[in-house]
Amino acid sequence: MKLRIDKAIYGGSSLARVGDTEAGLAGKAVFIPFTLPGELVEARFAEDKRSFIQAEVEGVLEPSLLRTTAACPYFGECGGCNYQHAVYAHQLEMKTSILRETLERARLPNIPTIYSVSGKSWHYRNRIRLHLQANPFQLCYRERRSHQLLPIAQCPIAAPLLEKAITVVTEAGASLKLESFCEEIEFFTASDEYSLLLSFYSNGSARDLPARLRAISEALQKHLPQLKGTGLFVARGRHQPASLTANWGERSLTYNAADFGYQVSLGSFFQVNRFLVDALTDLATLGRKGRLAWDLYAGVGLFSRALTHSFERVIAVEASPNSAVDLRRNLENTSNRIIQATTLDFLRKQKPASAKSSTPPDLVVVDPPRAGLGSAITSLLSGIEPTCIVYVSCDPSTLSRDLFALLQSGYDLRTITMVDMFPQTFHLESVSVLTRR
Ligand SMILES: C[S@@+](CC[C@H](N)C(=O)[O-])C[C@H]1O[C@@H](n2cnc3c(N)ncnc32)[C@H](O)[C@@H]1O
Repeated sequence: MKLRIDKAIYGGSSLARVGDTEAGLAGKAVFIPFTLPGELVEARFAEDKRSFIQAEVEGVLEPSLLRTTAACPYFGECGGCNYQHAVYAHQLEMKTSILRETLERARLPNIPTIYSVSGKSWHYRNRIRLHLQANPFQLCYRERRSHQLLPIAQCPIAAPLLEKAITVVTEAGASLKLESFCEEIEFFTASDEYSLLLSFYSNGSARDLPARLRAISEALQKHLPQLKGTGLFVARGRHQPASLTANWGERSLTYNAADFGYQVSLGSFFQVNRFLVDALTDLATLGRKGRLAWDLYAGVGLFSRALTHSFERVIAVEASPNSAVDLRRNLENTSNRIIQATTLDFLRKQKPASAKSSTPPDLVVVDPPRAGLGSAITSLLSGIEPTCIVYVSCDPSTLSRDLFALLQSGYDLRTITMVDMFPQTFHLESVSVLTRR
């Protein structure tokens, strides 16, 4: 069926509408990946869902001028990238318009102009996680919309050192019997590519794991001198989180960003785009000053550390024990407080602005996982009445929901910036600044 593409939508697909000639389906929404706004395409319906049809493109009859050739041989099959067929400037336009529409759909009033910040669009990832497959031994991502494994020999959105590590591990994997040791490997490099950490994820069924970890690590280091440390994470039960059970070499690396050398350990969170860490930190922290700042999903302290320069006191809250260890080290020698707790537990213990002895913070930075803040946190936060809230988000839907709640309870949305932390993919990061009315 021929379809004219209307616009890009969140998730990597574009939206079209079934034409009048299709009885019973006319006007129904069609989601089609690997197409661009304005294009005329020949499409095949893959699945008729209740509110939309999922389709696959069979041919592009009238290509967009903004279409380009994908750089990666796995593009289309691999579940990782969605936008390699669009020139990079168009990727940015699509993402900012998706963000704007998501905010409009949530009925947010007075949405400011959305600007975008971007860096290099290839070789930006400092962290990748791959599955293992035996006979022949290969490293794999997952196929698009499937649990099937897709063997890969390169990943052009990964830092060159990580691509080198893919080659080394692929060549050595069979002789090291890696597939009997673990199911997945995560590679993490510092931005300068001088050091590399590997995390092996296992279900714990193999024997002599610490001894094998050492032998494997030493063998790999011969071909990868940047390898500074490895860790073995074992999940004891199906739904248990994997925990670090053995390590070799160094447990952490020093990540230079935002004028500081951050300690980032095996298992700790760090922003994945090595070209945009400074810009993201500046957007969240630069030009803000005062007496007290809270950083409520602090990770290893990327924003907290920067805030210590312009606030008398910073309180950093982080739930993960791994990241909290690094957070303590990265805020050492400062008069600030680190709290290992969930944001909700922390906020429940704070006094609302209406309490006599309350001292509301001048700034609260929130950078939650995809699920966002949710109503309990937005309501506690509004009751505390910080002067300014900076919301760093990796999901436009949960962001819109939370911003709506905050705007309803006395805040104005001053600026919103799309930061393209994930070029070639549909993922989009944003930084919103709210001030109290
Ligand atoms: C998107 S990361 C941001 C980290 C940090 N702001 C940065 O830029 O590096 C979210 C962080 O929140 C932590 N986290 C997840 N759920 C949490 C919760 N309920 N309360 C506090 N921290 C949480 C995660 O461990 C992770 O370090």
